[in-house]
Amino acid sequence: MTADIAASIDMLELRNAQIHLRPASDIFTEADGFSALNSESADLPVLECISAKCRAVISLQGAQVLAFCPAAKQELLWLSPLSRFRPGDAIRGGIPVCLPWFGVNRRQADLPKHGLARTQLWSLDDVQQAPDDTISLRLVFRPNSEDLALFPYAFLAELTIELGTELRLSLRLSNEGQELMPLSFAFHSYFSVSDSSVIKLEGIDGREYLDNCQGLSRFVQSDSLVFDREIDRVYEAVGASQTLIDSNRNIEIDGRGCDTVVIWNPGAVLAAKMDDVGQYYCRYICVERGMAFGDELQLAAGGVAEAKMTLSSS
Ligand SMILES: O=P(O)(O)OC[C@H]1O[C@H](O)[C@H](O)[C@@H](O)[C@@H]1O
Repeated sequence: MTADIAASIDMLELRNAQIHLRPASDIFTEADGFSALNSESADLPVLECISAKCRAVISLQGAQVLAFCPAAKQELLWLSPLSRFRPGDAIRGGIPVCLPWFGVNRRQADLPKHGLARTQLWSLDDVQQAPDDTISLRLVFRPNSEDLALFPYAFLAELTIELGTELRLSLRLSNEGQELMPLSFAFHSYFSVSDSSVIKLEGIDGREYLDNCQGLSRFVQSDSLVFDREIDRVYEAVGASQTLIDSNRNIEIDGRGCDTVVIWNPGAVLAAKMDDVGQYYCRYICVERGMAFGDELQLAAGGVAEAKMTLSSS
């Protein structure tokens, strides 16, 4: 299929599957517990994909997966009931894709947090269906002239989202300019949990981390992590996989080319000051995978960085 499919389809019929282009507020309604904020504000276009393997919702703003539920299983991702679906506002939940930098820009702190791509529209330029009925959507983003005024590096971001019984994100970032390009990024996943205070996380024990609640000082993860207050930690050069252990299921987060692990939950005190989190802070844990801090890349002219993350539950 060819470029900008989203602009030309309301509905795409595939084998045992359908993809609908819909306004976010048609899907995340007050009846489903989403706040009235949605209907007051301008809306965002989302793709709802329903197949025999899963249901997923993807926002074209930010190429952000907002929901992913494998057939006969529970939803993996958390989307805040207080989310705003206003063009240009970050959506709280799902999997924001942070690039071409993660968090606060380390060279220029007044640049937008988490990069340029999460609050802008991406183009859907390909839809494929594999023989096993897994659906792949490819979305692309290139900085516009305003972006280039902030970050003067021409690049192309291509995100392939594979929707099967697992969710796989493959990100390819190409430096299309002539200069060495500083690059950090992350898949900033928000996982739906029964209660953050009962969650265990495997795969980071014994690791060194930077504590973002203590000026990025270095510590070693000696005990199990307990989510009983604000947690904001960066583990560099970890890679491999982590497992979120909830009372009734495990979520497996596997990644390649995304070696940094960031763990974040605001806790009650900070959440109370965040108008799109509030009392719901205990319903999610962020386990983010990317290349940031000590894993930041310097991409040569014409160079390419690739990262894959696969999420599954059992
Ligand atoms: O509020 P946001 O810009 O979406 O950022 C949400 C969070 O993202 C990451 O996890 C950072 O480590 C946190 O410091 C930050 O608070």
